[in-house]
Amino acid sequence: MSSLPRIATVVGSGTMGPGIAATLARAGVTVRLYDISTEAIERAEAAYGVVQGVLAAVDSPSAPGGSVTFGTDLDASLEGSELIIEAVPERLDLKQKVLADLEARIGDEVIIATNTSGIPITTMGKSMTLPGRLIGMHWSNPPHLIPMIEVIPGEDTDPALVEKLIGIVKAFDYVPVLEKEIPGFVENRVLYAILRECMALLDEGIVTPEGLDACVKWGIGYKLSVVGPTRLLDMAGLDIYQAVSGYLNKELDASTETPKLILDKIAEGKLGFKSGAGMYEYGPGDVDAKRKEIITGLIAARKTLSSIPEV
Ligand SMILES: NC(=O)c1ccc[n+]([C@@H]2O[C@H](COP(=O)([O-])OP(=O)(O)OC[C@H]3O[C@@H](n4cnc5c(N)ncnc54)[C@H](O)[C@@H]3O)[C@@H](O)[C@H]2O)c1
Ligand SMILES: Cc1ncc(CO)c(C(=O)O)c1O
Repeated sequence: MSSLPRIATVVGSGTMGPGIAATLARAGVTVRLYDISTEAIERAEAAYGVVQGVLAAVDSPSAPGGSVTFGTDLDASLEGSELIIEAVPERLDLKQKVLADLEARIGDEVIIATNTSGIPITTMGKSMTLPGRLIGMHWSNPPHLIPMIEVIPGEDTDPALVEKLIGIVKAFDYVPVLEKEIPGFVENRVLYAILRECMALLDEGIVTPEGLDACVKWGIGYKLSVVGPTRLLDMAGLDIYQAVSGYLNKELDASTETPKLILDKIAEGKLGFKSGAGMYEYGPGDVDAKRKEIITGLIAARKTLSSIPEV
């Protein structure tokens, strides 16, 4: 029997919701995508069409029977649902309110998974009557293309739920990574360690943004997409790591605040693709073109990476 739920509800249809919903639907799940905002639901319906095309392009396994419906009626969206995935904005107060509200509307057997990027699950569960049913399920963006999900139990999470969620993730052909609870979880801790050093290098004028992107993409990203950091150490030699880390670790940026470079950009209204300028400037049509290039690149890279052995 499949470990997948028959019906699932995704709460929050912003950047992440449509891709999450589409991935589950393609595996055969009946998915209800809910948002508090009508505009968000309209955008999500348009995004879903694009995401379906991407899933077909990566030849993601397709099971019959799945579907996504869109709505702003919460009770209708929760009807019969066995798994709820919370994907509302990353604010503890909002998430706690949403979780308490969801719980008041569902049966005790329903699982709630949160897509938080790093808020501790135990803290989020403090607003709940049954925190044992809450578990972290951190998808990576874009969720329909990155086939890895961090699974994070909180202190109160029912241990049986951990195995159940791992089974669900495997059933739609994603790689589950079980982690102990820690702020930021593993993926974002590693990413933010990289980004902190990158921002310091830019701030100090050591390299241009174009140079930084080329260096990290080819020197680090390309290699790490084939061999993970642990095996990379075996490839490089632990003695080499000892020699380099001995003089380099103390030189690395250790600041604890958001870099001034970023704060200055934000003060100018430069937020990235969403505002038409960010680390780079974009002319008319450039953002759409870049988005397309990124998706095309991710599709090609995923196909290639899926066809080579795990090393
Ligand atoms: N964007 C990313 O790259 C990314 C990656 C991994 C995890 N996440 C996490 O996923 C979650 C969602 O992120 P996002 O980028 O999709 O956010 P988003 O802001 O794009 O979308 C959130 C959606 O939630 C809706 N919403 C707000 N209050 C709601 C409520 N009470 N009930 C239902 N819907 C409500 C909003 O209208 C919006 O459409 C966050 O916890 C975020 O940290 C984001
Ligand atoms: C910079 C950055 N911050 C947070 C997230 C979401 O967890 C991501 C992402 O791509 O998933 C990101 O790039």
